[in-house]
Amino acid sequence: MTSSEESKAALRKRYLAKRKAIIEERRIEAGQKIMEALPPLLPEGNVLSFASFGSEIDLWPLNNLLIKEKRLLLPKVASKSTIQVYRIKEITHDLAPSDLGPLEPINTLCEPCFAEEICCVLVPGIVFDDEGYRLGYGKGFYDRLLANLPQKTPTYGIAFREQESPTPLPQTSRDVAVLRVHYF
Ligand SMILES: Nc1nc2c(c(=O)[nH]1)N(C=O)[C@@H](CNc1ccc(C(=O)N[C@@H](CCC(=O)O)C(=O)O)cc1)CN2
Ligand SMILES: Nc1ncnc2c1ncn2[C@@H]1O[C@H](COP(=O)(O)OP(=O)(O)OP(=O)(O)O)[C@@H](O)[C@H]1O
Repeated sequence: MTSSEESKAALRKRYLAKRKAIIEERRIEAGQKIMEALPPLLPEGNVLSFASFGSEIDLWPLNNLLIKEKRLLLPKVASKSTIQVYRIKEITHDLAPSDLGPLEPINTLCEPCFAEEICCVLVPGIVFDDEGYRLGYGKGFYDRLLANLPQKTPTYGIAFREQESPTPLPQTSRDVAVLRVHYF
């Protein structure tokens, strides 16, 4: 491991523990704030959201709203290193649990989506810094996805305020920052 990878691993562990320790009351408060503040901030068109799992901030109420508006896209791990994006038509039918944790689109039932059709991306993470750099689960899925989007596509980290790093995160040339992070 390089020294940057080593410190990333330690930060990931620390902030994952911090995220897991967030109490139910705070989770409910953050969930309410998301539904008040986030919808007006989203551009028109398809939104690549994420299927919150485990201790992640809960995007399910927002995902349900986006599906009613026929503009919900969700990611599926397609290989060791890549994510494929699909349009979701029905939450109850189109998703199945994945080996890594989150619910994922069933690829035989959902229509794949090209990068040009994505109008906005909501990005999960374990910790974010002031420049929009992030650490996820360490597989580089989002770095690759973000690097392949048209430059103009807005990308928003969505996180609890407990996930904000007071100091810059270690970076490599492959890390791609989000445009801004919305903390709740
Ligand atoms: N909701 C959500 N969907 C997502 C991601 C994410 O971070 N969140 N991903 C972002 O890249 C991709 C999936 N990548 C993942 C990579 C590793 C693990 C992982 O290490 N899971 C642990 C359990 C972790 C926990 O319970 O908190 C495991 O398998 O042991 C999970 C997802 C695509 N979809
Ligand atoms: N565009 C890329 N091309 C090839 N390898 C990459 C690319 N982006 C990241 N990687 C590699 O993927 C691995 C994990 O990257 P990193 O630690 O930044 O993941 P992460 O952002 O925490 O995870 P994720 O994006 O899955 O939530 C690293 O070895 C990194 O070099």
